[in-house]
Amino acid sequence: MIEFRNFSLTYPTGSRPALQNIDLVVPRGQFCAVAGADGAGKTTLAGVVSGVVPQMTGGETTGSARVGGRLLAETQPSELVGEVGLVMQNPFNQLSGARFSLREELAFGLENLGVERAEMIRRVDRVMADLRLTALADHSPYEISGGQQQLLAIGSALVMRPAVMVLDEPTSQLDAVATGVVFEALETLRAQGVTVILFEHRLERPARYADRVVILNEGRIAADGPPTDVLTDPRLAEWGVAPLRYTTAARRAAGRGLWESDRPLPVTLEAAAEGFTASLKSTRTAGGM
Ligand SMILES: Nc1ncnc2c1ncn2[C@@H]1O[C@H](COP(=O)(O)OP(=O)(O)OP(=O)(O)O)[C@@H](O)[C@H]1O
Repeated sequence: MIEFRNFSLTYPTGSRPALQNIDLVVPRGQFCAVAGADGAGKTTLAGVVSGVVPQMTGGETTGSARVGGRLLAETQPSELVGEVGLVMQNPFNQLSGARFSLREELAFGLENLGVERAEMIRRVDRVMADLRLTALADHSPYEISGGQQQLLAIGSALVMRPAVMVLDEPTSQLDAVATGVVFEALETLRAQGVTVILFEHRLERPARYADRVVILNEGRIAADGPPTDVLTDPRLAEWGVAPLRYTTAARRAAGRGLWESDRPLPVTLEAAAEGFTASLKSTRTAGGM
């Protein structure tokens, strides 16, 4: 479980807190997406959960932040190995540089932990299958595409079986197919009881997969709730987050009486299609067609 209580953080060079009065509890097994404009505090929050901020950046904090009951202020990033897996935007920076094949790269962290060989092989094979990397097992991590490298970075975190996975815009460099593979893998993790906290500005997939969306605005939580509530909030653009195109289309249609007034605005393609079909049917009925 992740637990922030009235947590604020100011970087040494910061004129204002990068995070302010954050109250956030993410229970075990929840998939929570966090969105916000550039500079809203997403990377800072990801860094706090993974024990990197302020330990490696410096900064003053007030309030408390805990992961799995550990007070993060008293925890070093190395103590969180196995507890928190961190995946960042740029996959290239996450390669160990020490291994010749994908299989070896995935085993790297487990070797360092002294995991028994048979168990290591089992976990590596499983992660390669889940992320569709098996065919590349013997390739060099430096010869594969950026998308495949990001899947490898995600795999390197997954193989450690962390209780919490923190992902900072993990699909920003991936194509639609690789993005789909990542979100399916995240869904499998959630089903296994792993807590997933995903920092994203592209919200189509989180709208479908996340249990909850949190919006950060200038370091504060501006909204927190189910995707259907938060992503249809009319203040979304004020917080620097672009509404989904399905929501925008339905909102325009509603303004012209072409979306049923009691139907919630959609955040997925399916909900939009259903709503427009229903609206078309009722228009036809009303018109006697
Ligand atoms: N290491 C640092 N030292 C000082 N200030 C920082 C540092 N990292 C971030 N900041 C500042 O903290 C605030 C929040 O930045 P952060 O990177 O967390 O936002 P973000 O939502 O991740 O933005 P982006 O999407 O652009 O990465 C910004 O004002 C930023 O300039």
